[in-house]
Amino acid sequence: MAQANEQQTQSAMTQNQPKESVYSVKNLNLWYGEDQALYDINMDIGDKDVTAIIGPSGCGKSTFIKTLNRMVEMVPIVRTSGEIDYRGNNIFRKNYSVEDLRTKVGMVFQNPNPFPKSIYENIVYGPRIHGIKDKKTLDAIVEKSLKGAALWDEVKDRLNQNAFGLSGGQQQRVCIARCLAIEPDVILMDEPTSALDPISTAKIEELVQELKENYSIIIVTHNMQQAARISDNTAFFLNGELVEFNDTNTLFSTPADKRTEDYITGRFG
Ligand SMILES: Nc1ncnc2c1ncn2[C@@H]1O[C@H](COP(=O)(O)OP(=O)(O)OP(=O)(O)O)[C@@H](O)[C@H]1O
Repeated sequence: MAQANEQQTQSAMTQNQPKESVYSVKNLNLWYGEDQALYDINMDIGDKDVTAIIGPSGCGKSTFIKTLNRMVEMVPIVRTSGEIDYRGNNIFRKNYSVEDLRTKVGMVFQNPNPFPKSIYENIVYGPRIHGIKDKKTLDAIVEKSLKGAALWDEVKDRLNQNAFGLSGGQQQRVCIARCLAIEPDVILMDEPTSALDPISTAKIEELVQELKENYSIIIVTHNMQQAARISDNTAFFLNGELVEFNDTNTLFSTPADKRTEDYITGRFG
């Protein structure tokens, strides 16, 4: 009995503990040259959550997600202010290793973009760069990553074939497997299903649900039904501002801001 009470207390304590954040975004502003694209974004992104970013075209969704791995800085005219703490460290800090950040934070893009190489070579590309040479280790990484991306059974007998020979949905899962091969902590997905048919889309959505056991996932989507189906939390962006960020059920059932309500009910966008 005493043990049962102790377990109950333990469980209540766990439930009441605030969830750890993988990212804490503080007063983030971003400009492309003279044009401001993000305005004073503040947001804590939960560890092992699926976080959806929604909003109309041009509202800053891609810009925001690409800021989380500092990929946005590939555009030379970009300037930022504010802070993004990843696991407690400001990624804009002087001497912060962008290389390490990108090892921890993988990215999957809108259009599947495998390398023009075999399926096997696509997956081992990252691990090889990190110095792994042993064939058995690489074989194991390929199997684990393809299983993680729910693709192993479909391709295990043709690992040496060019990835371009796969369907669009399979190519996207190769890209996800390539991302898993470097054992990331976070996976950023920028409209990963917008170029895919409904069956491939459903497979990726199912996969996201499985991946969240082990990874924090931040996904940009135009598709509100998709955000509602797969995410724990949703952020609504409009004109570069974060209008509302809440758990997905609340945001879609009782939005706090009129602009969110107008968007999710299809009044604009
Ligand atoms: N490389 C760039 N140079 C200059 N301005 C840019 C660049 N990329 C994006 N922008 C501008 O930043 C703003 C936000 O664009 P962004 O692509 O982040 O929006 P989005 O919400 O992802 O749009 P979409 O849903 O259409 O992909 C837009 O005004 C866009 O024109």
